[in-house]
Amino acid sequence: MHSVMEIESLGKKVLSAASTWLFHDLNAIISEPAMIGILGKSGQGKSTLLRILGRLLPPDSGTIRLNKKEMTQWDSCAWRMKVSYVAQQAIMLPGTVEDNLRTVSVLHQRPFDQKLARALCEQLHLEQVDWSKSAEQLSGGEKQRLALIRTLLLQPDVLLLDEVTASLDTASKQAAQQLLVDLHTRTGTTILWVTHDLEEARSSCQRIWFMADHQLQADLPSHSFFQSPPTIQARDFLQSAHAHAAREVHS
Ligand SMILES: Nc1ncnc2c1ncn2[C@@H]1O[C@H](COP(=O)(O)OP(=O)(O)OP(=O)(O)O)[C@@H](O)[C@H]1O
Repeated sequence: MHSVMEIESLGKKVLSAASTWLFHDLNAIISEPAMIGILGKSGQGKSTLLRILGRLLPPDSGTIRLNKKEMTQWDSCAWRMKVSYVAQQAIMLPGTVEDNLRTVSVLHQRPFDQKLARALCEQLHLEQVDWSKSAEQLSGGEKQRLALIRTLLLQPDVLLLDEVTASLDTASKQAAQQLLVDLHTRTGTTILWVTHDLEEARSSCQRIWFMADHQLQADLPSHSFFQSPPTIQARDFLQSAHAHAAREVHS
């Protein structure tokens, strides 16, 4: 059977108290390319999970297999080319917008695909941005989109997104969501997407992972999770998120 990624008994301890688990015994199989929304209250370890999957942090227990091969059997650079993480706070590399766009090809000694870079900039409404401008001068939302494009140019098999649309205005957010759904449909890129925007998860993702009580409490098709949240924590989480969204609308 084909398998994109298998996560087995994965655990991470809380830094400050080495005997306490942030999460433990996390098991999941991604047997075919998918878009998976990762939901849960703040502090459940969603970002930490993504960083472990992206090999930016070591787990304290368990294993991860990519294409049936254990993480430890992979060269870390080869892993990061296939499984790429886009952080919540976009980090710009020193230099211009173009320097940032070219990073991937420089790092991995590949030709720079200028046509693809231009097309991605256009899709994310960055076509007006001057590539010779210092990347540090971009707005927060522009930096976030540039960081996403930089990673997309790597064309990873698995894309790890950490609240990448949180700092975007509505139009840019919708453009990013559309681009990611199209990317998944066109190329079969698997996308693991941490978001606090339930509508984003519902409309873009086929599957939901819900983290609570130091565990992956649910791994369900998106419609099942939203229609029949499987645990008390999931019900409470959806209720409080809906109440928060309603307050935002009326404020
Ligand atoms: N390297 C690490 N090892 C263990 N715990 C960490 C590490 N880095 C951060 N933490 C802690 O893990 C906890 C969960 O953080 P994390 O950012 O993963 O949660 P989250 O579910 O993504 O939260 P949010 O939704 O607020 O972004 C925090 O208390 C954080 O201090």
